[in-house]
Amino acid sequence: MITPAIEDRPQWADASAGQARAVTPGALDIAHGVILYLDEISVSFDGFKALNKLSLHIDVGELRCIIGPNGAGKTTMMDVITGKTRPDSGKAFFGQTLDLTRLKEPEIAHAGIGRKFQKPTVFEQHTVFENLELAMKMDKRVWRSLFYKLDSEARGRIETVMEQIRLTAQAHRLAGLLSHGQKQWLEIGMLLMQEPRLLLLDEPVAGMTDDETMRTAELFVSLAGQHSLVVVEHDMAFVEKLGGKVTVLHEGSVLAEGDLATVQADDRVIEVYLGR
Ligand SMILES: Nc1ncnc2c1ncn2[C@@H]1O[C@H](COP(=O)(O)OP(=O)(O)OP(=O)(O)O)[C@@H](O)[C@H]1O
Repeated sequence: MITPAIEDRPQWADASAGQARAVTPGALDIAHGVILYLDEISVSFDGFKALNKLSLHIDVGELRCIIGPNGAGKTTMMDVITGKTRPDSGKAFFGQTLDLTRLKEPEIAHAGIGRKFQKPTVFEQHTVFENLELAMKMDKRVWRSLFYKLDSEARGRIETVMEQIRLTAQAHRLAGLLSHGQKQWLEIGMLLMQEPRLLLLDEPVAGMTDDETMRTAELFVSLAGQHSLVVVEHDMAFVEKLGGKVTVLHEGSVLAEGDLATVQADDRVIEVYLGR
């Protein structure tokens, strides 16, 4: 088995690292309809404020796009949510009760936050089906039942995910032979095998063809509702196709929020993107 370099490992891999499990999936309190709260989060690097009292919340089942110029703090925000970066101040909660600033990265992944980095990291020497199977086996919750053979429930889950990511026809193709877009979908499928409540997707359509980009938008729209999605993206045609609420970050805080047409007509947003 080829193991991606540690730096590039997707979060589902870390979720299986065998670390202490302080969090039980399903224990998430979303009674108020909010899955993620960030409240006045600040992060400084050598005195420079990458996040400056950033506050936002994501509703259960929402599909949210985060846009903003280079250096606005988008990646840093994702890093705070996944526990990779600790804020200097502010609160970050998953549901009502899980304090993300106190949990370790594997605990956060296990609690139901999946992150997809820009570069696809799939096991190229394995088939699509095997990649999804491996992603599920990495999840210790189902390890025992999968140790000897794949039971029919697990097989059914893999088949459902293959349909969602439109790779059923490629089930027995080696992942290394897939197009860039198909590799991205496969990695999203690997995240889905872990049944995340919240998916964080960092520039998911970078390098995709126009057709792949539009299919990815359809996939995300279909995942919303059952999952909550936070998508960082620069491609405005894609953001428009997603159709959800858009948050514009600038200098580490929220500059504007609303549907794409509204934020694009906002003078402050125009100035930030075009004014310098
Ligand atoms: N580890 C770090 N050390 C020092 N500075 C950092 C670090 N991480 C981020 N920064 C700085 O913080 C600011 C915000 O960076 P961040 O990567 O979050 O922005 P971004 O909105 O994701 O930008 P991009 O669209 O270019 O990816 C930038 O000025 C960046 O140089």
